[in-house]
Amino acid sequence: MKIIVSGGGTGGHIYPALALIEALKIKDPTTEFLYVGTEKGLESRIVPDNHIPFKTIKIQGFKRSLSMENVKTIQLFLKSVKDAKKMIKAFKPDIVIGTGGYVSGAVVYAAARLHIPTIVHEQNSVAGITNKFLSHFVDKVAISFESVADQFPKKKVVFTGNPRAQQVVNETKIDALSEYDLSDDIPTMLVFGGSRGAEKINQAMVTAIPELNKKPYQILFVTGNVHYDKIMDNLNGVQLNKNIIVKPYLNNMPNLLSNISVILGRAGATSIAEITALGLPSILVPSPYVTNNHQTKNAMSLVNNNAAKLITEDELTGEKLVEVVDELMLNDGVRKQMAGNSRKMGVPDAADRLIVVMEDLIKKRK
Ligand SMILES: CC(=O)N[C@H]1[C@@H](OP(=O)(O)OP(=O)(O)OC[C@H]2O[C@@H](n3ccc(=O)[nH]c3=O)[C@H](O)[C@@H]2O)O[C@H](CO)[C@@H](O)[C@@H]1O
Repeated sequence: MKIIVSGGGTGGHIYPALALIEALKIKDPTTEFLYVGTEKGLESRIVPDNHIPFKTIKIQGFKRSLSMENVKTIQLFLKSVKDAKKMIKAFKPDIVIGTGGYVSGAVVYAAARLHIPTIVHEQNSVAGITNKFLSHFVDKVAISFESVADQFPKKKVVFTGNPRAQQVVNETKIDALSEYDLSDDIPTMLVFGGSRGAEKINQAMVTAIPELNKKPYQILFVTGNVHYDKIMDNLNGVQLNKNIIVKPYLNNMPNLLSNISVILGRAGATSIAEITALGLPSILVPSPYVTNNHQTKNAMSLVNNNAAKLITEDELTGEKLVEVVDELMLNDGVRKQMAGNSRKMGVPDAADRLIVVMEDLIKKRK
């Protein structure tokens, strides 16, 4: 089988695509892949690092107001569809899958025009702009939250969950904490603000660290690559006890997550899929800067099931952070109950479900 996958911009669109590729490789090691992304997106680093053939096209997002930039965007879109068609004709895929982000708009649209079977995968509880556009042209729309179903053409929707969920669950458990000089017999909290880091969470952590230094639990604090130097400057002179480790980015998230007791972070859809697949309790600070406030909706699905605590960005201070973190980290019973609720919401076989949809589609076309 030959498959083109396209998705990019942020980790939330890239890691589900990589997880699907991994599951397909396990099923049939002869499967051939081409990943199409952009030079600027995180995918241009992450995909080649995972040894997957990678090609780029140029594309940019629409501005919300009418502007000359949008004229340029349309020109770029038409050009990128043309480039994508060339790549598709040369590679001859059996199917093309988009996992969101502008780049997948051009690639999946081009494939649909060439009558190749197409699927988009929607990770969020609110339809992304690209997937909404593509849903009119593709064969199937795979979703990860039931609540998003009515935002797409009804007949095309199929619930699969997010393939990254299956990847983190199937990862062999190793003691990934020792790599960070952390012990594996003390509860550990992982703090990260999505794939790019979150300034507000980072600031609250910096304020909270003198207090967190004294706690009987440990913390792996991931700032995001672009924020790391600034945070280390801000921490200049603040003593870090050995229970707190600060890192810019983690490349081994699937290994690490099964060693974690609580996650504090944003409410990006792929993070939520990981959290629920592993049955982890979480403290979520949704980003208010995303389309239609979709991270709050993502987060509320967990909060309403007592699987997560919510802190809004407005409420987030160092003091508030310590208060909520203590509630979970100092209380085994609360963690256990939330963990059970979280696990009930997970879809640990999401990649297999998506593969079935792909295989059916290919069979029907043949
Ligand atoms: C600001 C923005 O537009 N955010 C969107 C973006 O978030 P973002 O890209 O932050 O996506 P998610 O939180 O969904 O996923 C982050 C992914 O990065 C991984 N990771 C993170 C940090 C790290 O050091 N190492 C690492 O591997 C996580 O394990 C996870 O797999 O895509 C998501 C999925 O469409 C959306 O729900 C978010 O609203």
